[in-house]
Amino acid sequence: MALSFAVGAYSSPIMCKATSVNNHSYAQDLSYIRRAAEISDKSAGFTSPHPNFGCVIATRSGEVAGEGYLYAQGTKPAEMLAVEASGELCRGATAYLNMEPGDCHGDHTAVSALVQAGITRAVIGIRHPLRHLRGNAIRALRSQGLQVDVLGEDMQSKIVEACLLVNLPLIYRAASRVPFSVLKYAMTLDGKIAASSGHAAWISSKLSRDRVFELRGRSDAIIVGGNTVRRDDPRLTARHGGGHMPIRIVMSQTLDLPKEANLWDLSEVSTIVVTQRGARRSFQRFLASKGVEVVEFDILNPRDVMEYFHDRGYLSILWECGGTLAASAISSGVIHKVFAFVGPKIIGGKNAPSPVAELGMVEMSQALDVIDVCFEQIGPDMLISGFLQPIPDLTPTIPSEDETFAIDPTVSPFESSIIFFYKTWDPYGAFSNFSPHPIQMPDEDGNYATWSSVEHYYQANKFIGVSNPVAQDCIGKIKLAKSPEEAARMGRLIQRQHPNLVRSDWESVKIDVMYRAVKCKFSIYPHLNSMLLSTAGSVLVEASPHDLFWGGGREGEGLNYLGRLLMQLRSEFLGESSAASENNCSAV
Ligand SMILES: NC(=O)C1=CN([C@@H]2O[C@H](COP(=O)(O)OP(=O)(O)OC[C@H]3O[C@@H](n4cnc5c(N)ncnc54)[C@H](OP(=O)(O)O)[C@@H]3O)[C@@H](O)[C@H]2O)C=CC1
Ligand SMILES: Nc1c(N[C@@H]2O[C@H](COP(=O)(O)O)[C@@H](O)[C@H]2O)[nH]c(=O)[nH]c1=O
Repeated sequence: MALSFAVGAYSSPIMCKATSVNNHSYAQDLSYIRRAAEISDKSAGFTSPHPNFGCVIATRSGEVAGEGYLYAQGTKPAEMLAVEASGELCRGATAYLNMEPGDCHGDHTAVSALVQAGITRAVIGIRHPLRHLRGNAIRALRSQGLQVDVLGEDMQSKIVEACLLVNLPLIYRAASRVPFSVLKYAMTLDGKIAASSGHAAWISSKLSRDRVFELRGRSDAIIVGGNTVRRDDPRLTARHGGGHMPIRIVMSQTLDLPKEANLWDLSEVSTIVVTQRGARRSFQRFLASKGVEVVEFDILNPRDVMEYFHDRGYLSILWECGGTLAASAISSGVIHKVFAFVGPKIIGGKNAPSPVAELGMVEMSQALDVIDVCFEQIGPDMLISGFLQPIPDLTPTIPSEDETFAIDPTVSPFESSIIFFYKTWDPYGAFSNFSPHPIQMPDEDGNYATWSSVEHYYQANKFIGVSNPVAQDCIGKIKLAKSPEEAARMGRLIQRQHPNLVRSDWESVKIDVMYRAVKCKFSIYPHLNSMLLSTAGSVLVEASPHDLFWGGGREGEGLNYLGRLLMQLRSEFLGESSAASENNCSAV
């Protein structure tokens, strides 16, 4: 498949080709699907781990009535925003969606928005790549009488490619069960990523480095090896203004890392250090005192690390390491794409490092082919990009997690009587506090207020009742956070940086705060209530590998308080417990 589209995160803007059209409406379909793909890309990075969704509504006469795109996980679906923007013009109109909506909570929010607005036709770029979601929304729309045309089923068009490109991380991730991984490096014309001394600042131009900030902003995390930390003391932030800020990950076996490093400054974003089990415990304690999370692996290798971050819900990772770790990552088969910035400089030096160290190959016939190569000039530099692995074929359908476990039980550490939930797009993702279900909760004076999600309410509660006006300000800001992630980030950051703003009884009341919020959510949404009751007999575990209080941890070491609360509620709803406490909420 030739990848030469101007749309999407991972394409090159100089190779765009015109699409041939047969008649007006066909041309219109293509052009609006392309537009839906384009706008879906606007929030790249922010939607993760959800895919990018865009929706364009066009009237019968072919005018654009309104548009919308998913801003972040847990915010209003693109379809709902487009319907709101179009108003009455929705009646009899066509909705263009780059991808079939996920509708992962069984509440069909996107579908019902289109149906209720009076849309009569939906054109969809590609069906959802995940089997547990695939076809659901299309069936639901058709059952409501809409005509649904799926371009991805009907033709092999460039526009379908545009829809694929914009959600490449999801597609690769679903097929390979590791996050979509991009190796990026800057090298001189003679193939060096640093001088023999190790000095590397800078090979590529400022324009190219600005482009790197954009690439960072599209990624969930940036990863480097220990040596790059020692040598470069990088910041690894996305400094292009207002974009998504990826987590920083350091892979170090020895933990022989400096005590002073930009990556231990967490004021902008957090850092995770992955290491070998038992490595330098004293340094691990030092990192923990700085707030840096340390994760130990029995044997530190790129595949295990990527599988781990897959399980944590990461969609895409940018590798900005040197050649040593890059070679190890390529050998492990976890790198999907390469971005090589070539600066018109020659540095020489027989010991100067190159982008990829030893791969053990001895003949050119063994060389890895980079496919679907794009060339783009950026200022004085050339950016060459291409894929090390082809785009996964969506047919046959990428199996769901359950099916994968059934095919190969060794990939699942889970038992069948346990239901794990974590990310909102999982089959039981509605159990997550990030699920987009607003709740109404009473304040200290008994007045009800709407909170966009359980997470918003929970995070804001950390600061309730504190007399300091700054705490009141924090509550207001968290309430207005655009997504549950943002609310969580704000709440955790303020708690870490300003512990004096946290209510003194927080540790003793937080379970009750969560209980009331979750109880409200499962009381007012009947389909969530049914989903919870349908799990009777199963243990519920929040599969968060890092939250050892609310989640179950990586190896079951977590306390799983969220899972416990849900099981308690389930039992109360089933009438098995006489200890049901008062329902302190009202319908939204
Ligand atoms: N121009 C460019 O784009 C870039 C240039 N550079 C330059 O490259 C040089 C550093 O290159 P390099 O030494 O290759 O640095 P890397 O970033 O590849 O770091 C290598 C280190 O990664 C850690 N590591 C952990 N697990 C593995 C594994 N399974 N396989 C391999 N490494 C692992 C080890 O850290 P530990 O020793 O702590 O255990 C190892 O020493 C510097 O001069 C830097 O300036 C770096 C990045 C990009
Ligand atoms: N030298 C070099 C790069 N090096 C990469 O950038 C990191 C520094 O990032 P930061 O501290 O955020 O500016 C560094 O550790 C290495 O991973 N990148 C490039 O685009 N061009 C360059 O010429």
